[in-house]
Amino acid sequence: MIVAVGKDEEKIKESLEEMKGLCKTLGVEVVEWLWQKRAKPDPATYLGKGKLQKLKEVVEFCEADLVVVDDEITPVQYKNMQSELNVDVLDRTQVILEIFARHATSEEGKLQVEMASLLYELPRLVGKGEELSRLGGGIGTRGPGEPLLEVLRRHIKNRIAQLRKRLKEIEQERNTQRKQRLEKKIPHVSIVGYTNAGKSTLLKVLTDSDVYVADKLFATLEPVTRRLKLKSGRVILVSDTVGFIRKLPHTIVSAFKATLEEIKYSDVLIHLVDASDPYLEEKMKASEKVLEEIGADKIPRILVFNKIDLCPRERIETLKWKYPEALFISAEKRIGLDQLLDRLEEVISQRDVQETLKVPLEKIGQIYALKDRLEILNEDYREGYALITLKTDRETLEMLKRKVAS
Ligand SMILES: Nc1nc2c(ncn2[C@@H]2O[C@H](COP(=O)(O)OP(=O)(O)OP(=O)(O)O)[C@@H](O)[C@H]2O)c(=O)[nH]1
Ligand SMILES: [Mg+2]
Repeated sequence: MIVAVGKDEEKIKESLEEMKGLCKTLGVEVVEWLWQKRAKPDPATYLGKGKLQKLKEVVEFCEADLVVVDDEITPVQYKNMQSELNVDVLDRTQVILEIFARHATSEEGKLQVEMASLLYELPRLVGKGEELSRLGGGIGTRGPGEPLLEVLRRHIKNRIAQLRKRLKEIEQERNTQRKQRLEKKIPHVSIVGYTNAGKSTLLKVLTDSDVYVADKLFATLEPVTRRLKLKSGRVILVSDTVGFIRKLPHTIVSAFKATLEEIKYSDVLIHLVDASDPYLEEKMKASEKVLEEIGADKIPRILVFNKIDLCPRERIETLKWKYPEALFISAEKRIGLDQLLDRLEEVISQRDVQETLKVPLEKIGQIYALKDRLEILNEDYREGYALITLKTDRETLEMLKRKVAS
């Protein structure tokens, strides 16, 4: 059973569709769903009283054993719904957290998920404290339940502090790696976009490597980076990223900050969009918003529509008309990858400068040692020296000039 409340019917339906996908990812079978058109959820029961009764009937009729709310609900709403319906209740944040928990494999991923869960739990302990107090039959200002709540709260806070410290250490390790990468000046491209757009598939086919792909939401929690050699011989790094989603719970954004922020250090972004998705515009906006939030909205971006093998021709024509700068590919069927590689090369080389260097023959090796980072356009050998025309980024050029200067 899924329930939702909102003003705009279209939006609710769209979001419900997505929640069905999230439930499927968790292996939960959705038997029925229901929504209520109202300006705001009821503060006590989320749905209005009448609708909640209706929900109860449907739950009983369908013998549902779980109700999923497509929103983050308050502890009070949670408690009231649960006791009224007599079945388990999960909200949107918990569903996403559960998916994250199942998909995390690395130490960092697991710690981030634990952190997000604790951040979610902490403000919700209050409601539980009241329960504990009442159970203890406490009267006055300090019920017998209260100290227990304090113990629990302190415990959670300590654990959060521990997690924060360890995550900071991991981040520092990553900073060192990133610094090395920046020093080596290897261009870094990140594939970003809504969950299930095909980001991992694209990384896999571009780099001919083994990357986890699945028809699930949030299949990727730990970004993978692979080397890719472009046609000119230049080597770049390509990263897969955690998928974006609407209403990404705040606790998750904060716990996954480090992972998301990696995107900020890319030279180019590939914004991948599932062209066959009826709600792609909403999802593009949601991705846009996350990019802004993490400060990655100024990075040069290539808009790429994926899964064109699933689209009728008219749909692609409409998209082409609407987004004339976009590229159209099918990662799975390997359609359009050449154009994407060309565009990547183009965007990366836009940062490049072209120059002809006079290089003494005994120093030619210096140039070839760096061939991963530059493109040689022309070589003209003369007596004792060569005129080499090359294209590379400014820093590499400066370094080369120093090296070959006699
Ligand atoms: N038909 C078709 N399916 C595709 C294409 N590209 C990817 N898929 C499928 O789409 C699903 C999601 O692909 P992933 O590569 O895991 O997507 P993702 O963007 O990495 O997803 P998350 O990691 O969950 O954010 C898989 O079932 C893929 O096989 C394509 O070009 N055509
Ligand atoms: Mg993925």
